[in-house]
Amino acid sequence: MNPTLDQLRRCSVAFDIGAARTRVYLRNTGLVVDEPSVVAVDIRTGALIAVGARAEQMAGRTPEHIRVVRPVSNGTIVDIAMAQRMLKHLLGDKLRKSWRRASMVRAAVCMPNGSDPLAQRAATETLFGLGARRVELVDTLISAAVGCGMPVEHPEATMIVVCGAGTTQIAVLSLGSIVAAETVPVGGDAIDHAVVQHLRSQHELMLPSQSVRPLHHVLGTVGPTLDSTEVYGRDVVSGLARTVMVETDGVRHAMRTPLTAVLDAIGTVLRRCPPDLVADLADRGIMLAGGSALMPGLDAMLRHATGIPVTIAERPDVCAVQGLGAMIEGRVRPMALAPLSA
Ligand SMILES: Nc1ncnc2c1ncn2[C@@H]1O[C@H](COP(=O)(O)OP(=O)(O)OP(=O)(O)O)[C@@H](O)[C@H]1O
Repeated sequence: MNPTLDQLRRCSVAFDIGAARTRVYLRNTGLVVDEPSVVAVDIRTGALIAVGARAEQMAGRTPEHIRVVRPVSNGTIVDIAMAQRMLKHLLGDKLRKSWRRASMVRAAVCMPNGSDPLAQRAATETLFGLGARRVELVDTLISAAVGCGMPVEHPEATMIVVCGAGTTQIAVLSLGSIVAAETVPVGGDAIDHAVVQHLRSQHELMLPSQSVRPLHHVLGTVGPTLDSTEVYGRDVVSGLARTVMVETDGVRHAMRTPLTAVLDAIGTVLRRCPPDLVADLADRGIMLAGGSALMPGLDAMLRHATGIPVTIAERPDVCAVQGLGAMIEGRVRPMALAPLSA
């Protein structure tokens, strides 16, 4: 894990294979794939019916013989064969063209911080199956920090929180390395699940997945409110469509419950850092990345709970693969500490 910049410069393609989305960056081309990590399969024949956005649209709407599969869970490839088929389809002949030009086919891939050897092996095997001869594994926290344009090589602390679909990774970086990091199995999906469960138990309402996002904004409100909001769904008992008025305080409380694990992990990371670095963070703040950084109110909630300024990355959802792309293109200043020449 964590190869040198020289090793990365020999790679022609960068992957970020997440639980929610798969992103691929080709050297000298840019982002060529940004699609949901979803495959629809005909279980009678084993044939692929759809991949990416089309397969995601089918979820929850398929006849019995079609199964919608997610080959990645919590940042780990859990079905290597399916992940390979998905990537082959998403890439088409883009990879073949690029790899025909390269003498030795090398790929770089983001791995969640603290991923175990089995997860690393699964990522490597998946890319070997696509034709790679060598695979470099890079910590997502480093590539996301680079992709956000953070000055990670400076002797000052920078804190990044990457909130994805299944996990949130938190790190303080200085001099190009991770000083302290934590990963918690809570991301946007757990927050959405908490809202769905709240409406089910408190209002006997089943919420369609597209109705969760409009409720996210309540996360950022501070202090108790008497506001309520109209929510449309299906009655749990009768199965009929109905609309209910929901107190925003209850929804906010439900969303914040899984996020306490993220706040605890931020506290743990700060406690493990030397005081000088923590002092830097009071000025520089936290950089929020990952797709869930787009959740309105998450930044305000973190700012309020930690007392540290929070900035959302410019393209929070793609910054990890963009950072890895910058590394394979050699657009990154050396980060490792090299000995001074005498
Ligand atoms: N505009 C938005 N508003 C709210 N949530 C969003 C928005 N866009 C994306 N998300 C959430 O971001 C999450 C996906 O983030 P991201 O693409 O970083 O995941 P991933 O890298 O595939 O996941 P992981 O890092 O856990 O493997 C999903 O939970 C999704 O609901």
